[in-house]
Amino acid sequence: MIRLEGLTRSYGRTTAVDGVDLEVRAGELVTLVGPSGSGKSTILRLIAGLDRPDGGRVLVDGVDVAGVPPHRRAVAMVFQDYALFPHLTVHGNLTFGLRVRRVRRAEADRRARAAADRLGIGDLLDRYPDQMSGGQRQRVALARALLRDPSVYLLDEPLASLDAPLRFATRADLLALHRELRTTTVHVTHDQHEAMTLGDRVVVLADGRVRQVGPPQQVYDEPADTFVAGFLGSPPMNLVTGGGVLGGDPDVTLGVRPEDLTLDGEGPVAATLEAVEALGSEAILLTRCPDGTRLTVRTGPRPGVAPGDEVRLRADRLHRFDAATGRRR
Ligand SMILES: Nc1ncnc2c1ncn2[C@@H]1O[C@H](COP(=O)(O)OP(=O)(O)OP(=O)(O)O)[C@@H](O)[C@H]1O
Repeated sequence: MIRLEGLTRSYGRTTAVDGVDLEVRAGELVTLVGPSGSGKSTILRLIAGLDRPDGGRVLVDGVDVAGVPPHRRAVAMVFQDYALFPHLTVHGNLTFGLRVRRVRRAEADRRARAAADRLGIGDLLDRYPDQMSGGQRQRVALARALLRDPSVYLLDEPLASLDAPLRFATRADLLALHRELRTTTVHVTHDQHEAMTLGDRVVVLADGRVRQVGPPQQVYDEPADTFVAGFLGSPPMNLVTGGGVLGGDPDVTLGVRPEDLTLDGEGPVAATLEAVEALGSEAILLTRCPDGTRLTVRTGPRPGVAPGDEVRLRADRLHRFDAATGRRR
């Protein structure tokens, strides 16, 4: 459906996108995730045609779209900041594009109402953007994208400005919408929960390059390198290089996820408990080993230990990386 081949874009001395190859299949929802500045938005803009690559190609349905202007690309982009017309009501915002495309008034009204109902904003059609909450505005922006009936959705952090409960609810709505419509979607986020829960596959980016592509659980279970290992997962994976407390050889970096470390009186790793973060449903233990290595442990709630306690730990699942290159072994 969408194929990126050696896609490259620089701004001055910054290489925002650096030789990205990626295939998004028809009907798939792919999340692009990575730290700030890793090139996520630039990739979306290049697909949408809002920016031009310095090198490489964007193919949609096998056709190079280099010469195709944004409004002819059959893509609908939704931005974090909604980009609604402030002087138009919800109804006006929803029907504007349809009217431009010469859809008749009654038909435009009908479609706008249907899209608004689907996103739960059917009773807000007469409101102006400044009379609505961020979540409501975001739904208007999504409804407007829906009305374009595109072959591809490009979503740039559409949930970033929502508070946590609303983000959770809207994420579920997005997922339901995608299940129903099966429109090919590229969803940019720096929120790893969003990336993990929404994506059929996740693409992890750093410095304009693809570090790993795969189904979320696979990327989590088998990170391709220490960057991905540290980026996906909260708290991040513990990484110990060169035969430290986790054992192993000097040329290996060993990793263990906090949930794979267990308090065990017989465990081989001795540590001092420095802090306990009780999060209600779970607890995070911050420990320090005699050699100074810090290990983060995830346990159930009420772990029954307190700061200052000497504990022993067992590592149940180790990841091995090359100490020099960081690549998974
Ligand atoms: N129009 C521009 N002019 C100059 N530099 C730019 C421009 N657009 C992006 N960049 C630079 O390119 C790099 C990638 O930016 P991009 O916005 O794609 O990253 P991102 O991963 O989407 O980041 P964020 O999560 O912060 O939105 C950054 O270093 C950014 O400063």
